[in-house]
Amino acid sequence: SDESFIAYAAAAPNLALIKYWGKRDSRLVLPLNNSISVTLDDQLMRTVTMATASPEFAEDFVELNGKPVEVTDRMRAVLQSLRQRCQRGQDLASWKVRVATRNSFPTAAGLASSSSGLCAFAVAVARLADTLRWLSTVARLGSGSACRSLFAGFAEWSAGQRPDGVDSTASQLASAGHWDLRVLVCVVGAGAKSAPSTQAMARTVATSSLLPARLSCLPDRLAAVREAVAGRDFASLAEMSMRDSNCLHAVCADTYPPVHYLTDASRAIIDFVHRLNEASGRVVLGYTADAGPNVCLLAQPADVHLAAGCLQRAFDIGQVVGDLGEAADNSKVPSDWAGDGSGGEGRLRATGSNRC
Ligand SMILES: Nc1ncnc2c1ncn2[C@@H]1O[C@H](COP(=O)(O)OP(=O)(O)OP(=O)(O)O)[C@@H](O)[C@H]1O
Ligand SMILES: C[C@@](O)(CCOP(=O)(O)OP(=O)(O)O)CC(=O)O
Repeated sequence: SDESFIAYAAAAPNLALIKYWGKRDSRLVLPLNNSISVTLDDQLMRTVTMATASPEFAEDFVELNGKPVEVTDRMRAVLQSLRQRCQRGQDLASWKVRVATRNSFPTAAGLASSSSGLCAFAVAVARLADTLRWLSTVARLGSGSACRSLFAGFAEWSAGQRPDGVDSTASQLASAGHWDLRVLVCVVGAGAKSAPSTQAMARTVATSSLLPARLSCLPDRLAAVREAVAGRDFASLAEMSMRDSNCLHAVCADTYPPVHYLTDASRAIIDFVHRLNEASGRVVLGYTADAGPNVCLLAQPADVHLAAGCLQRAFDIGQVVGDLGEAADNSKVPSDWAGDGSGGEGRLRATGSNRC
């Protein structure tokens, strides 16, 4: 009708290189530590969201990939926050909202659909409300990691110190064009994860005695990643990402009862990366794994072909999907580098190369 408003937004998922794990305030979604991520190329992985407000709607409604889904408490928190800030007048603030959203990649499969999904949700509704201020706050209410997807390229989300969270915002460290990096997504399992990150990280905060050790070493690691990004130092970025991923899964194991995200297949990929790097005499790949079994590999463009070929050989993968770039020189990798061939017997279902 003449009286409805429509707004659109798009966002891409982000991959945390230094992970957010643990909140200092659950209601406001304020983290215990800064985190740094790289946002994937939105031409390849993207959420597109349309939000409509109308006085004719009886209730808020969300459709994800063509099917109605529950309007979660987090989505309600985003809607409420934006209704309070609405710049288009009280009428619109009281109207119900319909959201139709679609992901161009598997949803809830450990590929960070919540980061792009809740980011696009927040931005679309913020556009409806004509208020683009405090977007970090609004996106973070949807899902903490979503606020980093507000930016292309590298982003850092500051933990902040204030109880009201106004200093807990995301900002861009470097644009997407600053550094051409690739991500190979090793899809180990696309099923539901063993423990949702929100609950699992709360349990870590409540029970892990290793978490304080993680938090105390993060300032140095964050500084190293900022420096690696600024100087395009791949070896350093990859090493910090691998260390931080290992550290995240160590505090998960120290959580009581423990949280297990990695499977034997995930660990086989991690070991593969170390073997490949050692055999190559340089850091060809880095890895990072979030709250699920999938492992994302970081590579420089010239190494993607080499890495994909080695992955195929080690894990007996039929097909590697995606843009692999030019064939690279494999001659520098000894032919027996894959060692015992303990590859994972085809449990790796697919990999794709993705520009950041
Ligand atoms: N486009 C979207 N719009 C709104 N919500 C979405 C969208 N895509 C995903 N979500 C929400 O995110 C949930 C998936 O998040 P979940 O953490 O379980 O999976 P994920 O994709 O593996 O993300 P992550 O890797 O960040 O943990 C979905 O069940 C849905 O509630
Ligand atoms: C392991 C992580 O992916 C955890 C992401 O946690 P979420 O952002 O999904 O958690 P909530 O704020 O409770 O919604 C690391 C990261 O993305 O930094």
